[in-house]
Amino acid sequence: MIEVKNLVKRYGDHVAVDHLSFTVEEGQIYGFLGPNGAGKSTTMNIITGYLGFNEGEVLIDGHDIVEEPEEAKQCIGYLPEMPPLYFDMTVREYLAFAAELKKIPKDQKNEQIDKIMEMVKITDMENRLIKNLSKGYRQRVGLAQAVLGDPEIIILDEPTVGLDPKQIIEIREMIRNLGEKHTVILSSHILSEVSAVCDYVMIINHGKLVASDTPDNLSRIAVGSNTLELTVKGQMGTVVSAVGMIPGIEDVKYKNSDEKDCVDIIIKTCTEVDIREKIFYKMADIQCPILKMQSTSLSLEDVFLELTEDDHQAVESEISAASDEGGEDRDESNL
Ligand SMILES: Nc1ncnc2c1ncn2[C@@H]1O[C@H](COP(=O)(O)OP(=O)(O)OP(=O)(O)O)[C@@H](O)[C@H]1O
Repeated sequence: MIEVKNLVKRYGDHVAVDHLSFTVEEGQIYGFLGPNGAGKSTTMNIITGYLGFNEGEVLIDGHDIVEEPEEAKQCIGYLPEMPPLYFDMTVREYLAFAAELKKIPKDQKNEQIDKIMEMVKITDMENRLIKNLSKGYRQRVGLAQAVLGDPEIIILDEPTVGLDPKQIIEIREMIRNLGEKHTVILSSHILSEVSAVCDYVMIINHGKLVASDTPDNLSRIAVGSNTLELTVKGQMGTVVSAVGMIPGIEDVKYKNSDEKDCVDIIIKTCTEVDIREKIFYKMADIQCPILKMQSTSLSLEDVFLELTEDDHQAVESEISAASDEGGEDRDESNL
């Protein structure tokens, strides 16, 4: 189990991790999702003991990463964004070297290496120099190094970056298999990746946690919000006061349309509320013809994009409101 409490990491004046708190429970696959520069690598480097921090606390299986680094690190296998490979070693030489660093007893070393090479399907390459391997195979060697010693927790930083689609599918399959016996945390800036592999998703932006839930619940939140896009012919003031009288609207934005004498309106409602007829009759009342009315649902992709835009605060509260409403369905055990 990993507990991160109020973690802060500054690089000079820049706050890369901003009071981040989360808990990772045993035996699940967690996705750490966020755009480039969100603070994913920094957080992973802190959890794995590679990087210090300014404030907060990190406990790995109850061991404080600062006070008891050896005990804490023993629980973790780490594949950083740039796997620490030695290009002039063969695959087996490198894994033997990694086994020594991890203090795996000599009599268990070869057996463990054989087993792990089989697991990540690199046995055929055991005598090949790492510099002569493809990127996909190098990533598997990095993965083997992380799994060596059978740590409880495996942390993978952007494990599929730079791989071709076939290699991505293979690595994802390996991660799913790892999840059967280990707690896995992987970072990614690709939404489809985390929703395909992870039991739980933590979305991070500007070093802060902006949402965390199962992919299903996040999708449900996404589906729980509807957007209506309208173009109405009429004066801004008349349209604004008429729309303001329609019940069931959660959020509304107006702007002058590119079309002459028209107003563009974006209205958000929750899914149970369908206000299209009400809008139709209200606009007819004030004699403002509707030139366009289009209904769209937010996808999980949209939720991610909105959450990771600079003005994500509004959506954040929207998400927590929606989550509270659907509280009975939520799996809180992982929060
Ligand atoms: N050594 C450093 N010195 C100064 N700033 C840094 C350093 N390392 C990271 N940063 C900054 O901290 C922020 C978080 O970076 P981090 O690498 O953790 O993000 P990330 O989410 O992993 O992104 P990426 O997917 O691009 O690696 C970024 O703004 C980055 O520029």
